[in-house]
Amino acid sequence: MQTLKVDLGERSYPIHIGEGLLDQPELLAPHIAGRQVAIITNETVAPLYLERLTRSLSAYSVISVVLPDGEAFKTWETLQLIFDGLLTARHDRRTTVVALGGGVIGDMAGFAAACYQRGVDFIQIPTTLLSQVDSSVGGKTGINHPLGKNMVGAFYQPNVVLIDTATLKSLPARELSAGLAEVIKYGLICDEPFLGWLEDNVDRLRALDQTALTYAIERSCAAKAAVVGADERESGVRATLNLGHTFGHAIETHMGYGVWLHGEAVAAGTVMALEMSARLGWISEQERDRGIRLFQRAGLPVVPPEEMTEADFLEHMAIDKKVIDGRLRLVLLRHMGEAVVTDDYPKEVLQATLGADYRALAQLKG
Ligand SMILES: NC(=O)c1ccc[n+]([C@@H]2O[C@H](COP(=O)([O-])OP(=O)(O)OC[C@H]3O[C@@H](n4cnc5c(N)ncnc54)[C@H](O)[C@@H]3O)[C@@H](O)[C@H]2O)c1
Ligand SMILES: O=C(O)C(=O)C[C@@H](O)[C@H](O)[C@H](O)COP(=O)(O)O
Ligand SMILES: [Zn+2]
Repeated sequence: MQTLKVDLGERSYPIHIGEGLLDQPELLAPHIAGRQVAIITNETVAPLYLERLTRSLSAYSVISVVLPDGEAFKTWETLQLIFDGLLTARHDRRTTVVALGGGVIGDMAGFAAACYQRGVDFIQIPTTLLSQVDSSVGGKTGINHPLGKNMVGAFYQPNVVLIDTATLKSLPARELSAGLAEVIKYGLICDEPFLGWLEDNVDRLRALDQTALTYAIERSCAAKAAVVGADERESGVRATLNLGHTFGHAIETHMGYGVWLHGEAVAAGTVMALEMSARLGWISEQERDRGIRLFQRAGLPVVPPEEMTEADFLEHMAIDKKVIDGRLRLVLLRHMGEAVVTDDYPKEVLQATLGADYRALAQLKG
């Protein structure tokens, strides 16, 4: 087992990474203050892992709340089901909310923990690659609004993140690829040598090689922990974790939540950010193509939805959380392995990026 730390002073917490950790209650016990535990999961993950986790937590009074599965359920209505479960079982302020599932469950359970009786303890047990490398770390929690992704939420850090890499064995291939989008993101924004490692190992990752997966998870979590430790509430460098997300969130919202997976939208969105960085002359066309090729090898889409017009993108992007005084800040690449957050770009370059021929770019690489 490997343990990393998210360094946030009094709210610091460990990230434990290893195979079979669901069966190691001693890793959770130091982070559970009271007698009550509420496991929040969904109808897909519950049959796979709920019984094992409940057994691990048999020293506590455990309830579980099993939610419907999917991005389309990351809503107020579903959040209410969590509060219904907690109140019906009379959980008090010393309860611990445990998220067991992917990023949708983690984001919603974390937001519920932030709100329930004005804040109770929270633990993340992520079971998708995406949630293990990204969403379980850093304390962004929340739900979607029909007009925009993650528009309602809170920063609320967990007490511990427990990553059992063996849970990835049951993950569908499409979901594994979605997680790889966020893994590739770290290479692009802050770790160019990792991009080279990913190019050498993407096939092993897709084949669920446990050694390669564990290495990618550790390196991703280390990158995320460093960024979050430096800027917990996104007043600066943390916004670089949003590479590809301004375009990607527009795709998710426009297409209907869940039609494109988050990781898929981030992949296509990051290709758009690569294209814009190339148009600005910050990276070369060869470097842009290197990124496109890696997303393709990871099994990810690199062409935005045909039906989305430039106006559609601009409409959704106008309410991105990085907009300040009506000016859209974008995360772009100054170099491969170095992201910047900027509103200093000619409008025409953004227009040209939205209108670029991504199908042609994809074919060149394909
Ligand atoms: N808070 C953050 O910092 C952050 C970061 C990245 C993404 N997110 C959010 O995370 C969400 C995406 O997360 P996701 O990709 O994990 O999607 P998800 O939570 O929808 O999970 C993907 C699918 O895999 C299933 N699943 C989960 N674990 C499984 C397992 N071990 N075996 C088989 N099936 C399993 C789920 O039930 C679901 O059907 C989005 O809502 C995104 O906005 C948040
Ligand atoms: O942790 C962060 O910060 C991120 O931006 C990570 C992203 O991968 C993630 O999708 C996050 O939920 C996006 O946040 P948002 O504030 O743009 O909704
Ligand atoms: Zn993301």
